[in-house]
Amino acid sequence: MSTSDIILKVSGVSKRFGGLQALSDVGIEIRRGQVYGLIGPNGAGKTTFFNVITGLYTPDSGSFELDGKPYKPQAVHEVAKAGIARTFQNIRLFADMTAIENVMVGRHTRTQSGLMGAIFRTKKFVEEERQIRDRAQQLLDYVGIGKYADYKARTLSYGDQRRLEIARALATDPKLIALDEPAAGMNATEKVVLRELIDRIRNDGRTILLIEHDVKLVMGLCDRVTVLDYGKQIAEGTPADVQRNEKVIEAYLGAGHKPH
Ligand SMILES: Nc1ncnc2c1ncn2[C@@H]1O[C@H](COP(=O)(O)OP(=O)(O)OP(=O)(O)O)[C@@H](O)[C@H]1O
Repeated sequence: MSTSDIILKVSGVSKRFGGLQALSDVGIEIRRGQVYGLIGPNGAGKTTFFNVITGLYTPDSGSFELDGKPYKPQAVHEVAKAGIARTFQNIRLFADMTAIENVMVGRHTRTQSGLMGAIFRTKKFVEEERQIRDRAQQLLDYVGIGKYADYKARTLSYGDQRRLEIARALATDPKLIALDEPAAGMNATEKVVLRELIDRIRNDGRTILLIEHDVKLVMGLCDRVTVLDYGKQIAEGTPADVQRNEKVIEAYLGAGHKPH
C-alpha cells in the first residue's frame, strides 16, 4: 500500500499534567476507509489522545499529518478546517435548536455568501440556505432520524442525540470522523443500530477513529486497534491480535483497573 493510503499519521505524542504522564510517545497510522479503535482501561489516556489530535489539548511533543499534509492541532477550528470532525463523550448539541438546525450549523462552516448575504438575504444566500437544509435532511435520513428533523435536540432519546451528533460531524465532509464513546449509555438494541451505522459510514468511503468502552463493539467493528495503558501504547494490531496479547489481558484484568 502507498503512503497516500494513510489518512492520519500521528507520532511521538506525549502529554503531562503536572506530575502525571498522561501520554508517553504514542503514535498511530490510520489508513483510508478503516475503522480504527482506541481502547484501554479507565484513565489510560484515550480521551487525552483524542483531545490532542482534535486541538483541545496542546501536546508536549508530537507530529501530525492528515491526508499527507502536516497539520498543527493547536485550535479546534483549525483541526476542523484540516478535515477532522468529532463527537464528544458528553453530548454537545445545541439543545434548544431543532435536529436539522444542529446539522445545518455543521454545514455553515462551509458557506460562501457570508454575513452580508445573510443580512440582505441575497439570491445566492437563499439558494445556499436551501441547499444546506436539503443536505442536512439527507444526513438526518442517513443516520436514521430524518423524521425528527423539526424536534428540538433535547427532546430526542439519548441514542438519537448521539446519531444527531454523528450527522452534524458528517456535515463538514470530514476526511476523518472521530467518535468519542458513541455507544455510551446506549441499550443493546441501540448499539446494534449504531454498529450498522458506523459500518455504513465506513462502506461509504469514510475513515473513522473510535474510542469505545464496549470491547465487543470495538472487536466487531474495527480493522485495527491501539491499546493504551497508563499513557503507554501496549499493543497495536488487528482485534484478534490484541485480544491475545498478554499485556492487554494483564492491563484489563490487572489490579487497580475496573474491567469493562
Ligand atoms: N485536564 C486534565 N488535567 C489533569 N489531569 C488530567 C486531565 N485530563 C486527563 N487527566 C488525567 O490523565 C489521565 C488520562 O485520562 P483520560 O481521560 O485521557 O483517560 P481515558 O483513557 O480517556 O479514561 P476513561 O476511560 O475513564 O475515559 C487520567 O489519570 C486523568 O485523571
